Amino acid sequence: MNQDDLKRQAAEAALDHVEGGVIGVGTGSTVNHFIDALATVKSRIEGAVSSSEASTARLRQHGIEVLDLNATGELSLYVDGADESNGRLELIKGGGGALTREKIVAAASRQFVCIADESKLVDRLGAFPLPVEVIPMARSYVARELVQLGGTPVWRDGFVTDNGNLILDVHNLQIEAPAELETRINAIAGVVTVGIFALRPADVLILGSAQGPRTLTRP
Ligand SMILES: O=C(CO)[C@H](O)[C@H](O)COP(=O)(O)O
Repeated sequence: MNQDDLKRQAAEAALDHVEGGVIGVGTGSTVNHFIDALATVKSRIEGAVSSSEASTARLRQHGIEVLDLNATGELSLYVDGADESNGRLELIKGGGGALTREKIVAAASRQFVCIADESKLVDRLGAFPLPVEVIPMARSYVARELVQLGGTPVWRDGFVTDNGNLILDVHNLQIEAPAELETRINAIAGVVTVGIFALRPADVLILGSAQGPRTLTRP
């Protein structure tokens, strides 16, 4: 099985958590498999809240109604991928640049089910460069502040988020205390969102593996 097969396996296993109502849907190649699987049970749900323009387009292609989060209230379920997860289900997200809307939909959901291939499970977060969404005029200032924190920020040149902002990918961070670093980076003026999901971690992590899907729950 290749990595994409493992992503599809995790995505299909997440269907067990779909009980109806409006589902929050994340972004990325693993979530694309989830959207395709969700289409097979679409009569079970009332629609979806999407975390990106790309997921919105895919949901609509499948005839799944996309709703405004302002109109839905709390969601029972959010399904999304991750770039890294530790054993506490604290995540790094934002490889696809959709971290801000993803964090909003995760925060507005009772249960967050994260889907990934098993390579995403790590002992310590930070080998994957940490995405930070920034207001364009603050890019250089925020980069200098991130250097003060010990990181090496690299501007994702040419990429603009769905919100019209920029991404700095921060290399060389040893993330010992994810929630503290999330709070600290969020406090830098000009930062819209940092891709650490520790204050609101996942509740369930489904990992695709050669032995079949493996489910971890938050300790
Ligand atoms: O956070 C994300 C997008 O902003 C994705 O969930 C993350 O990058 C994982 O992507 P993939 O499923 O393609 O490996």
